[in-house]
Amino acid sequence: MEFQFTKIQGTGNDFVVIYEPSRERFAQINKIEMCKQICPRKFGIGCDQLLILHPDKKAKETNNDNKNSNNEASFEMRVFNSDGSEAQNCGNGLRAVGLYLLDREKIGSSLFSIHTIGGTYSGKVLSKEENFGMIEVTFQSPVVKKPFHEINIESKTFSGSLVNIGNPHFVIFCDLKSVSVTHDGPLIEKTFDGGINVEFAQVIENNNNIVTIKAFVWERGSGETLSCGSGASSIAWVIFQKFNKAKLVKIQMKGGEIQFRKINNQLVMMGPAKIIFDGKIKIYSTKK
Ligand SMILES: N[C@@H](CCC[C@H](N)C(=O)O)C(=O)O
Repeated sequence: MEFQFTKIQGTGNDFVVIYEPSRERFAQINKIEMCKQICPRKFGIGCDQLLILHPDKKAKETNNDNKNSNNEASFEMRVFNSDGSEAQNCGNGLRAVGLYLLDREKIGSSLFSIHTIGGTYSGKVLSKEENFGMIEVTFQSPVVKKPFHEINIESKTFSGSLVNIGNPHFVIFCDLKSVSVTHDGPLIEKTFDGGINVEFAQVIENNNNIVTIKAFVWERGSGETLSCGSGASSIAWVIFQKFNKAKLVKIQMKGGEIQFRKINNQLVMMGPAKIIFDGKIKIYSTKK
């Protein structure tokens, strides 16, 4: 079965995006096999996550132009990690598909709305120049599930907050020099049933109500990535609870910076996305 795809990255977290109008067609595909063919960097196209976009079912049933009641073009995004596991959300992916939808003229204006398993998010493409854009996405209600969680592994103590922003995160505040993302990340992840995304974060500046954080990321199902949008959002949300004067939170990760504001208990993420190339791939296994 053949699919057109577009490779897109957001602060170095890279995606293969497939727009598939037919859910029935996509249902015939073995998702684990599909990820095995697409995600590996030496044996496939190479990406951290595979994102599948469908037109939103409900919006399509009520009108033809796919718009929801806020007049935003509405879509469904499914997120598959490189190991084939399905995730509930993807922050960088939301920005990436926003750019894609505008670039491919699947939305008339810059507004879009995306359903994921973890929730529905509204977004806006703030600016776009050729294949590059700045995109804003609003998270309605991130939840700090446990403000203080501590674990001990190999005589090291890791403490921080458990956050759910559609998908689960453990935000650990630490001295970044003391951690090894690829060693500590998977060990920490394994202490949670169903795994968790792990963010190692350090406040590097707190000035004039602007808090700047440096962070490293270990993603459930994909390993170390250069950036994680839902992870950065989780860190920002914890920071807004801790520093109630904070107006802007900047999260700097290996692949770039994402900025956050808190508006009426909503978290607004702003960051870049860039389209890299397009292609066509034949997926060989359709067995479920
Ligand atoms: N890179 C993503 C998160 C992708 C899913 C995550 N690994 C999970 O399993 O929950 C982001 O930008 O948020």
